[in-house]
Amino acid sequence: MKTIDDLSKDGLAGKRVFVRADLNVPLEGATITDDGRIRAVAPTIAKLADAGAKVIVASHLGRPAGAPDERYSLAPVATRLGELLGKDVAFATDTVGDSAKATVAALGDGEVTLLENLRFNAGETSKDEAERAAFADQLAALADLYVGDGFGAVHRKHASVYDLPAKLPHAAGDLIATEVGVLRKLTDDVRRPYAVVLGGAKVSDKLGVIDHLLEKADRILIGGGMVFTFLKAQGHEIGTSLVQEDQLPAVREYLTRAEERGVEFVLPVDVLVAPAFPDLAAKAATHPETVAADAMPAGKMGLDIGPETRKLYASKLADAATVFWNGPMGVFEHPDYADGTRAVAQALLDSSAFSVVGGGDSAAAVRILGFDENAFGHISTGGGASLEYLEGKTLPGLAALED
Ligand SMILES: Nc1ncnc2c1ncn2[C@@H]1O[C@H](COP(=O)(O)OP(=O)(O)O)[C@@H](O)[C@H]1O
Ligand SMILES: O=C(OP(=O)(O)O)[C@H](O)COP(=O)(O)O
Repeated sequence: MKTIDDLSKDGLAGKRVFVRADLNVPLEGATITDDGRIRAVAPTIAKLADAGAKVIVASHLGRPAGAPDERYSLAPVATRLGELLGKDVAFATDTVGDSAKATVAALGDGEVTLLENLRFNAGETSKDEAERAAFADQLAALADLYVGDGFGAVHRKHASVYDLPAKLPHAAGDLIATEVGVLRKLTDDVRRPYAVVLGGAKVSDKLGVIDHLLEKADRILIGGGMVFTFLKAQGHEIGTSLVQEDQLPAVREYLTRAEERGVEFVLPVDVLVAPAFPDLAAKAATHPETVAADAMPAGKMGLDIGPETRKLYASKLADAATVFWNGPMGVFEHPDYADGTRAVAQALLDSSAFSVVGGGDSAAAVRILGFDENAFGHISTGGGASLEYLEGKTLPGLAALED
C-alpha cells in the first residue's frame, strides 16, 4: 500500500485530499461518550493540513437508512475534531450537495472540513454497483487525492471505502498502517495459548468468524449478545434475549468441531437478566437477577455475564500468551451491566498476555470504565474489520488501497 509520503511526492499544498475516516463514535444525544476514534485519525488529518492540503474528512456514523436522520449527524464530531486539531473544522450539512461543494470551494490551504454522514446517501452502502459508483463519482468530484484511514470500516464494500479510491490517486493513512502492522503479528506468528473473547451486539456479522477461529485459537470465550444463540442451540431457554435464529445449525456445528479439534469453547455459566433492555439515558437502577445460564426464565432478557462467569473467564485468560477481544460482555453503557466487561478488561491487565482489544464499543468500554488504554497491547479502532483481517479475508477497503 502507498503511504501519505508516497502520495505527497509532488507536494500536497493546495491539493484537495479526501480522508475516509471512521468517526463512528458512541453518542448519548449529541454528547460524544468516547472520542477514541477521533483521536486515532486526528494525526493523519493534522499531517495533511500541515503540508498545506485542503482536507476533506468523511465518515459514517451509526446505521441510518440511506437518508438524512438528525440522530446520526456528525455535527458534534466536527466540533470535537476542531478542538483536537486546534483549528476550526468547517461542517458541511450534506455530503455531496450544495453545502459540501460550497464548503470545499471555500477551503484555504491547510484548512479542514468534515462532510455530513456518508450513510445519509443510499449510494454509500448500496449493493448495486452502479448506484455505488455514481455516488463515488460525486465524492470524487470534490477532491484531487484520496487517503483511506477508516480502519473500522475497511471490511465494508461501500462507495467511499471501496469504489472511490479507484477514481483518485490514493494512499493508506497512518492509522491503517499501524493497525495492519499490529494485526499482522496475530496472523503470522501468534504466541500460545491464544485466547479469543467474543461478545457485543453485531452477532450476525461476527458469528461466522468462529469458523476460522476454530483453526487458530486455543480457547474461545463467548459473552455479550453472542451468548444466547449458543444457549438456544444447546436447547436452553433464552427468554427475550438477542438471538440469531438462522445461525443455530452453524453454531451447533461450531460446538461439535471445537470438541473434535480440542479447542476449549467457554460459555457463561450464569447471566444477569431483567424484564427489558435498560434505559441507557436515565441509567436508573434496574435490579437485575442472576440466573444459571441453563435455567433462564422465559420473558426476561440476558444483559451481562454473571459473577461466576466473571471468575471463570478471568481464570481462562490468566495464563494466555495472546488475547484478542472484540465485543463487550454486556450492556456496559448501563452501570448494572458493566461488571462483565470490567472483569474481562481487568483479567487482560492482570495476565502477561499480549492483548488486542478491537471494536468501536469495546475500545470505548475500556476507556469509559476507567482503564488506562496504554496498559493494553493494542487498542484497535475496528471490531468487525480486525476480526475479518484475522480471518485472512480480503478486506475491500485495504484491497482498494493496493496497486
Ligand atoms: N446481552 C446483550 N444484549 C444486547 N446488547 C448487548 C449485550 N451485550 C452487549 N451488548 C451491546 O453490544 C454493543 C457493542 O457491540 P458491537 O458493536 O458488536 O461491539 P464493537 O463495536 O466493539 O465491535 C454495546 O452497545 C452493548 O450494549
Ligand atoms: O463500529 C464499527 O464497527 P465495529 O462495531 O465492528 O467496531 C464500524 O464503524 C463499522 O460500522 P458498521 O458495522 O455499521 O459498518
